[in-house]
Amino acid sequence: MRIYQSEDYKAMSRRAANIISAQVIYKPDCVLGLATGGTPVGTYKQLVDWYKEGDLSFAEVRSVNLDEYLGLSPHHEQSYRYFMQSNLFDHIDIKPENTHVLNGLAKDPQAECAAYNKLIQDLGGIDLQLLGMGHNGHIAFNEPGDDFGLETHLVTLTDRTIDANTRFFDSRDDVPRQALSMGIKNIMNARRILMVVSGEDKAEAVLKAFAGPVTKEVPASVLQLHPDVTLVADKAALSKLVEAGVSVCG
Ligand SMILES: O=P(O)(O)OC[C@H]1O[C@](O)(CO)[C@@H](O)[C@@H]1O
Repeated sequence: MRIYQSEDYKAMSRRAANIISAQVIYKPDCVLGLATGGTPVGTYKQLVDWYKEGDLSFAEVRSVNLDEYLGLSPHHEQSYRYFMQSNLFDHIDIKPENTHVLNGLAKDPQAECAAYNKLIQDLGGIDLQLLGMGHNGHIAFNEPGDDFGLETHLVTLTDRTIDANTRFFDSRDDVPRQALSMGIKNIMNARRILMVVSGEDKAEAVLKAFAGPVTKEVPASVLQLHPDVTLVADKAALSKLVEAGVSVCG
């Protein structure tokens, strides 16, 4: 595992974008696993800037997103499809048909999940999976206690995740209670993993995930078993890990 410490959120975003852009330059038709949440927004902004400057093209890239709220239409402002369009896809040359986000309105969620697993397989697997991390160590919507062997599945969100995501909605009641999410198995099958984390409030989760025991109670801790993980984080998020004596690259 490589751990890169960046001075602040902007530097973290630039470094993460650099790793994604290197992947796209190396393999123009790569499959990118993409994430939502507040943390990757700066990374996407940097990628858009480089695209606009003519340094990068996504013309052949295929993408699969980690998760989607159940019950939200792709046009709902808090759906993850909407997030991806407004933060990335609408501003770059990726082909719309090459972008894949789970359908939150699927009539048969189980069938949607099974089809998504097949889609990932048919694409040849994920070359680089971008991840954020929740305060309880969740990745995508894999919550503490979820089985590491799960593939894409229907999830009931924990109270803590609903609380954390309330900031994006008018009220807590508006936050969907369920979501469709890639499972830990899909994530662990990615050839490379890039996690971005920012802020003091995530320092404890980073410590547990990367210096604690591998346990289902901290879903991100499973990444310790993956052969190619890069963690890019700012100083605040790494503070407890560094205090614990784990060495990081500058
Ligand atoms: O980057 P944020 O907004 O802190 O979110 C962290 C995690 O929470 C989620 O948004 C889900 O609640 C994940 O998609 C994300 O990785």
